[in-house]
Amino acid sequence: MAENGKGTMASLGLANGNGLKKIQTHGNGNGNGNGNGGKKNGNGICHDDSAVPVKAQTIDELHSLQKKRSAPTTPIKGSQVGAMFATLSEEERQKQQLQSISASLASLTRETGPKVVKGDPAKKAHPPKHVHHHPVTPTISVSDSALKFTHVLYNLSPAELYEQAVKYEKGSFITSTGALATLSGAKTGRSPRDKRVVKDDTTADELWWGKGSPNIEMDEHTFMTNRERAVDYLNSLDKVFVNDQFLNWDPQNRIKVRIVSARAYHSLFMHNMCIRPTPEELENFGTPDFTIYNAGQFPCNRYTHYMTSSTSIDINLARREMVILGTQYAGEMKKGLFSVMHYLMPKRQILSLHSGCNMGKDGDVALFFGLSGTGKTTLSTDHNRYLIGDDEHCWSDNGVSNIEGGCYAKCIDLSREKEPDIWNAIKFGTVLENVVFDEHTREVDYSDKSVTENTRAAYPIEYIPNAKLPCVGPHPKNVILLACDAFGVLPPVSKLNLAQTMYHFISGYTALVAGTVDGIKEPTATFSACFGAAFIMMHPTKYAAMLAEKMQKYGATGWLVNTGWCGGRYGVGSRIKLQYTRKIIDAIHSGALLNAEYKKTQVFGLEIPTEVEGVPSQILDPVNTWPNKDDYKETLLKLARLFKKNFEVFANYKIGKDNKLTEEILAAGPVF
Ligand SMILES: Nc1ncnc2c1ncn2[C@@H]1O[C@H](COP(=O)(O)OP(=O)(O)OP(=O)(O)O)[C@@H](O)[C@H]1O
Ligand SMILES: O=C([O-])CC(=O)C(=O)O
Ligand SMILES: [Ca+2]
Ligand SMILES: [Mn+2]
Repeated sequence: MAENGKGTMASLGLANGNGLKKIQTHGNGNGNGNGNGGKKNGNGICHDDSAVPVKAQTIDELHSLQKKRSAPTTPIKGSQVGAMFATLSEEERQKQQLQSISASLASLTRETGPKVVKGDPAKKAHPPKHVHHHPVTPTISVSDSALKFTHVLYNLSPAELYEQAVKYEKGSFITSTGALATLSGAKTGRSPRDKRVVKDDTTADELWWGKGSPNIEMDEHTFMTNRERAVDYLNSLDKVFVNDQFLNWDPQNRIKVRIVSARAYHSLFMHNMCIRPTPEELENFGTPDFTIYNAGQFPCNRYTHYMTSSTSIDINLARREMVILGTQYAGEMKKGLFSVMHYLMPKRQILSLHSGCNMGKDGDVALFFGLSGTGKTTLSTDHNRYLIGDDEHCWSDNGVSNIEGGCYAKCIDLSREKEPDIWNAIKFGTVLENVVFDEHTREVDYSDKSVTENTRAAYPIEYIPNAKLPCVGPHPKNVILLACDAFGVLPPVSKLNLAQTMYHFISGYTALVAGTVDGIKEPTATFSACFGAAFIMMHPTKYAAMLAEKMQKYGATGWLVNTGWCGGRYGVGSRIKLQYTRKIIDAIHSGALLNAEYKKTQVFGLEIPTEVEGVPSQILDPVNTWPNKDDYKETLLKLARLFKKNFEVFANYKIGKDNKLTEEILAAGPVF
């Protein structure tokens, strides 16, 4: 690739190393951009451009010369699918597409759906070419909403979405590196307490309900009430954005998703985060498998049954629909779809994982589990390895596949030096959420938390130079569990046996400290089963059993890596240097740690190496770094008690069919 790139540069006369174009002294006038704006002929004499007049009589004609028609509206030629659809005219295809979108947007209770028409309502010069009336004939009385048009902006390109955002959405700006800075509104993170799942005869049995479960029930009727509310809101707008895209790079298990939203920000976010269809795939998209209605800023009605706030994120698995009311935080769409995958995939014996994933030059794959902020994105984005994905994966009999087409990196305190690949991915096309920038230079200040600490960048995975495309890989060799332990008692790295891996996977521990200005706060432990309890749909032991089976079958090794505090607890020590964590991860990948010398820790019984290349040995056992050993022991026991207490609810469950493993897992926790 690189060779080709150079060849092309040379043939274009771009050969000088700094990428600047050489001034041509010969040739017949391919002289655009040669500095003086003029054009040289063979004699090197400059002529004025006006010698070749533009073929336009009016400004409008001139503008029309600027643009040519492109995919996805171009008819397919040559391909097999093309042959099948060859009888369909372009017009017919457009009509079918609109029919499908109109059906998505139809009210299910009123007399008729909206008239949908393609294109930007701002361009009113010509009457709409394709108008689609919803097929139901009005019977009783026609409401005003049925008389208006809803313009559909269908799978717009990033450039088109930038224009929409900058023109119509407050808080949208282009940053100095070309990213689109946006505001997500009042919500700058997900609202897990406002998530609802429809409980019907099927899901009542299949899903995990009750204490500890993320699934808070709602009934079908309430879902329909909220759906109607979202659809009515969307139809009341001049225009809506529609994205038709895919999830899961495994071609056999690809899911078609449609996202209907009110903001260009949402459309660009999903463009980046889901898998982008080729023009051919889009032509033949057909009916989506799952649809999101994102009404964003429009709230739910708090008088509606089951609603406890004006925000509601509702999933209906039977209808294959999700409704979002009262939050504009785009991560709800990403993680809502992830929840859906946590239902659909295990039904096909495929394990869905809240993990990052990368692959070495020799094809060795590593998974990185961990709760938010523990380092999945940071550590899977590794310049020496191929990135398969940073957050959501599937593990099937064929190996691993990324669910998404993009990455969602935390940006707080982002530095070019420590995370160069993420830094460089923040360019044209990337959505930057809730960052603060200089009003004149538009340079982003990544240390500024004025809007939120959860600042984020969403970019297509190919913005990372060594992304593995397609995003699939063989069976994992290493399973790395990340915990950010603000108590500072877990070792920076330990090797786990299978039972310990399962124990820590089911526990899903991390401890973070809420940002505070006034002094030191106690860290709070978070336990989130499967390192993502907010997104799983079935009981944690179901996923755990699948993970154990796969790790056993393919001989993967488990590791626990503490990316949190070192040298004492929060307020005394500091977060372990990213540089050291990277060295630890390198030693796991290379196999060096597998054969290192180990000793066992007290209480948690973790195997810790005595040496890791590039890491000061004394930090490998946290007891060394605490000046007061009693303090250390006390804190260690405190954490151990929290683990024990959290695990109580799982003590009565069997992991898969293996009684022996279940017992081993129960015994793999802290002993004190
Ligand atoms: N030793 C370390 N290891 C990993 N990350 C570190 C370390 N020290 C500091 N960090 C910072 O911690 C953050 C880790 O966030 P990251 O985006 O990787 O989380 P994540 O696990 O992907 O979470 P989410 O699921 O919310 O996307 C980054 O901002 C990174 O710079
Ligand atoms: O979903 C989000 O907002 C961010 C994320 O990746 C997580 O919390 O795991
Ligand atoms: Ca991440
Ligand atoms: Mn995540």
